[in-house]
Amino acid sequence: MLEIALAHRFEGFTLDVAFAAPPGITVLFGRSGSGKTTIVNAISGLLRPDAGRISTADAVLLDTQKGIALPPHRRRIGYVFQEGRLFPHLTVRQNLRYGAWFAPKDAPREDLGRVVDLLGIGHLLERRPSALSGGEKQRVAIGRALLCAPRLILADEPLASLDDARKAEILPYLERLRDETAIPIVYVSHSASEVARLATTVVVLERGHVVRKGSAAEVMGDPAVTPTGAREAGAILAARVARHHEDGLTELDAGGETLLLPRLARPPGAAVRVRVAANDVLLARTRPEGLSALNIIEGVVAEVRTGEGPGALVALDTAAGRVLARITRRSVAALALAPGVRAFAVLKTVAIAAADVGAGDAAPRSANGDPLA
Ligand SMILES: Nc1ncnc2c1ncn2[C@@H]1O[C@H](COP(=O)(O)OP(=O)(O)OP(=O)(O)O)[C@@H](O)[C@H]1O
Repeated sequence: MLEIALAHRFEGFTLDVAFAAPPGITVLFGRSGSGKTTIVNAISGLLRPDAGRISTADAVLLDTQKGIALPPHRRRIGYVFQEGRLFPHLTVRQNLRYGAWFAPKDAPREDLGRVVDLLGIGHLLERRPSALSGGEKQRVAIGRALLCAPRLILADEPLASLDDARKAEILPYLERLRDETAIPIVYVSHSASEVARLATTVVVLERGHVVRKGSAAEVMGDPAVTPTGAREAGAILAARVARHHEDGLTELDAGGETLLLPRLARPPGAAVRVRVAANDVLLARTRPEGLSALNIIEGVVAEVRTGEGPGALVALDTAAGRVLARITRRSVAALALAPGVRAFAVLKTVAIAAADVGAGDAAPRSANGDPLA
C-alpha cells in the first residue's frame, strides 16, 4: 500500500492532501489546476514539498519531519507518460531490458516473458519504436515500467494523446495490469470514462484538496462528483455476463437485474463493470410499457442534485447498484422526484458503448484489495 500526505504552497495555490493507494489503479481525478501534476512530481521526487510523507510497503520515499527524501532515481518508480518516450535506437526487447537494468538485484523482479505475454508484445520484440503504432509504443512503455521492479507505477495521462481506437486498444492491457499485478498504480486522468473503466480507487481533487475518495463505484455514483461537468457524469454497475443471445445481444446479471447490451466479447461468467452515462438514462414513476428500450430497472431515489442551469442529476439506488440520471429540473418537479420516492430507470440498450464496458468488478474493496463482503 502506498501512503501519501503532502502539503505545499505555490504563490496563489495550496496543496494539502492525504490518501492511500491500495493495489490496483488509484486515479487522481480533477480538473485542470487541481494539483494532480504537483502530487505526481512530489511522488517522483522532482518537487520537494514543504511537508509530507510518502511510503510504500517496503520503503519511505519521503519524510520531511525525519529529513528523508530519496532522490528520484532511488525511488524505484515505473513511469508511463503520455508519449511512450522509448529509446528510438533500441529495439523493443532492448527497451524492455533497459527497464530491468535499473532493478536492484535483490528486488522482486517481473519475468520478461510474463510481461511480454501480459501486454501482448511478443511479435514486436525485434522492431524499433519507429515501426510501432502509438498504442504499441504505449504497451512497450508499460512493459518497461513493470520490468524495473517498481515499488509503484506513475501513469500521467497515458492515453491523453491517443485517438479513441488506440485508447480502446490499450485499455484492456491497463485492466490486466490492474488485475494481475500487485503494484500500486497512481494514474492521472481528467476523463470520466477512463476513471470508470480503470479505477480501483478514485481520489477527486479540487483546488489542491481531496474532496472525495473511495471505490470507483462509490465515487462515480455520487452526483456531487462532477469535476468534468454533469454532462459527463455516469455511474458504474458491477455485473456478470449471463449469456449471449442469438440476435446479437449480451445479457448481464447486475445484482439480480437483467441488463441487455450490444454483444460483448467476454465469456459467460466474466465479471464486468459497465459505465452508464447519466445522459442515457430516463426516469419514470411507473413501470413503462410499450417502450422500445429493453432495460428497465426499479429503484428508490437517493438524491436529487440541481445546479444553476436547467438540468438535474438524480441518483437512484437499485438492485443493480447506483444509477445516475441527468434530466431537467422541470421533470424532477413534474415527477415529484425526491429522496425515498420509487422510480424506474430506463436505459436504451444501444446507448452503452463497448468502450464503456470493462473487465473486473467495480465493487468496493478493502485496503488489501479483497472484495468487501
Ligand atoms: N512551479 C510552480 N510555481 C508556481 N505555481 C505552480 C507551479 N507548479 C504548479 N503551480 C500551480 O499549482 C496549481 C496546480 O497545478 P498542477 O499542475 O498540479 O495541476 P493539474 O491538476 O496537474 O492540472 P492539469 O490537469 O492542467 O495538468 C496550478 O494553479 C498551477 O498554476
